[in-house]
Amino acid sequence: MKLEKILKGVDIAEQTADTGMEIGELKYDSRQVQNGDVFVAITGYETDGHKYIGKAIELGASAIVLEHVPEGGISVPYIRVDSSRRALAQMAANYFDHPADSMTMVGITGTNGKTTTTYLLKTILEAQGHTVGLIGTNQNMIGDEILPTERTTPESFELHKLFAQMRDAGCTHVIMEVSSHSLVLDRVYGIEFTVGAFTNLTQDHLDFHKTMEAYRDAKALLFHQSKTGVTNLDDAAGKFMLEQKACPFLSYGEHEACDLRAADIQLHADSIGFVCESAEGKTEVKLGIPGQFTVYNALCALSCAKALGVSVADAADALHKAHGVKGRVEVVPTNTDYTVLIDYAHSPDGVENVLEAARVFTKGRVIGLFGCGGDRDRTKRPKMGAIAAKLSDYCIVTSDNPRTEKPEAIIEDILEGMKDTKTPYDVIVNRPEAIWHALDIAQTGDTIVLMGKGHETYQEINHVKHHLDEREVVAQYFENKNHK
Ligand SMILES: CC(=O)N[C@H]1[C@@H](OP(=O)(O)OP(=O)(O)OC[C@H]2O[C@@H](n3ccc(=O)[nH]c3=O)[C@H](O)[C@@H]2O)O[C@H](CO)[C@@H](O)[C@@H]1O[C@H](C)C(=O)N[C@@H](C)C(=O)N[C@H](CCC(=O)O)C(=O)O
Ligand SMILES: Nc1ncnc2c1ncn2[C@@H]1O[C@H](COP(=O)(O)OP(=O)(O)OP(=O)(O)O)[C@@H](O)[C@H]1O
Ligand SMILES: N[C@H](CCC[C@H](N)C(=O)O)C(=O)O
Ligand SMILES: [Mg+2]
Repeated sequence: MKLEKILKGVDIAEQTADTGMEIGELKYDSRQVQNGDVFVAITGYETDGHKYIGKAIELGASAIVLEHVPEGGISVPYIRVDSSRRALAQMAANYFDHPADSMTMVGITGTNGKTTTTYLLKTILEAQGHTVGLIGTNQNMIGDEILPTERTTPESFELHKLFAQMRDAGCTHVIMEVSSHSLVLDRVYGIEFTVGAFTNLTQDHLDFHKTMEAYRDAKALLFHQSKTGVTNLDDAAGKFMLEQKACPFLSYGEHEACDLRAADIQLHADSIGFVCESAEGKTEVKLGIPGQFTVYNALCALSCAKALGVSVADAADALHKAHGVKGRVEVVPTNTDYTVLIDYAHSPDGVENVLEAARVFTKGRVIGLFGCGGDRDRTKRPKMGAIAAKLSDYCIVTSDNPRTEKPEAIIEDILEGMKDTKTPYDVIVNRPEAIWHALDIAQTGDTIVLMGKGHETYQEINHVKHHLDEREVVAQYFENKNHK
């Protein structure tokens, strides 16, 4: 590929490269560079890509995209830009021939509910006969094919590469989770979303965004690159999105004059039901995932579908057949007279919602088991502790991806929020042992809610992911018990 093709549309401040030159691939990590590649130096949070320009040249980089020229200059041509992240996103789109432009793009943002909503919408669009690509926390998908992922929203280069795979596989639609990190870090820069949707805003990721306002503003960026917005009017930040008037909106909720409104809500042990009132009239909606929040995820998916031209009736019909999502209020088979749930609640709001959902159908005690992630927002820890203690009858505090922090120190932060609780609790640092303890104490009618890991099948400690699948931990408990 010629350099000029890959640089099309990039905002260039200065360049010394001959744009007619042939280049290899596009790389933003010096360790991946091969002969002839263009290396994009990114100023990061952990380190600075500009420090590795020499290394990239040693490995054969033929041109460098950079924000500032290192002292002493460099021995290969360079292209200086104001923002390397934006340049990378534009160049990635060029490199893969703008795959996003030939598909209908849907982006979903918000603190909770993104993953669940993307799956619901995928089900709806597939029922319309579309081939759908999905990008998100659990996995990426092309139709039924599963592609593993490391991130909720990948880096721009990987994103456009995925879009190209999806386009080549005949996808007509892409539904993706758009994390606040990805909006701030320009991973989705330049993508035009046919529909951008907002679920809700509650505390998370303050290690990165610092304030709730900055976090909200990051989410709001999505609507500056969306043709139509979908927003939750029962959420204060959802109203804020609408008020910014960055694009026309379709609204959903329970209490306000929303375009799609849920009435007559029914919460069951394994499902929800409601009547969706819209310009189309009243439509019965039933979905086999429990929890009040499922009503919102269903409304969000129905609204996105509506914005894409699918009638509420057709969309609701498809939702009747929708499956649950791995690790989201997932029931673990145990063959006992108590219930074990695996859920991805990892914020104060998520914990509150899933414990309230469990309360609705639990006849005995709600036993809440959780930890908090290391190297993530520390201020959410005591809040998660307080809310878990308030809404559980028994708590087990354990570990959840300590990463580079000491698990005991994370637990100390959680316990700060549980100082005054009367709810009995145990601290068991080792998560499998904690789960076995929960199973040991469970009685008839209880519900054990395993929070935070969801679909994850690992425990990340000091950059190493150790295998840990909660489904297997539960199964092993019963195998052991039967052999005793
Ligand atoms: C805060 C954050 O999101 N950071 C991301 C960001 O890192 P960064 O800009 O700080 O990069 P850095 O490590 O300082 O390195 C700077 C540059 O030097 C390069 N480098 C580095 C070393 C070297 O030897 N050579 C070299 O060229 C790096 O490739 C990079 O381009 O860009 C990197 C490259 O894409 C990402 O790997 C990294 O994600 C980190 C690992 C991360 O954990 N991100 C999480 C928090 C995240 O993004 N989460 C969201 C939401 C989660 C959810 O709620 O679902 C997500 O979308 O997944
Ligand atoms: N609409 C919602 N409102 C509040 N809580 C929700 C909602 N939907 C799901 N939850 C709770 O939040 C957890 C995470 O849900 P989900 O994975 O769908 O969200 P997400 O936005 O994709 O999260 P992440 O930011 O980690 O990707 C669920 O396991 C559940 O406990
Ligand atoms: N994807 C989110 C949630 C992870 C949930 C929990 N398992 C944790 O590690 O905190 C994150 O990386 O912050
Ligand atoms: Mg997600």
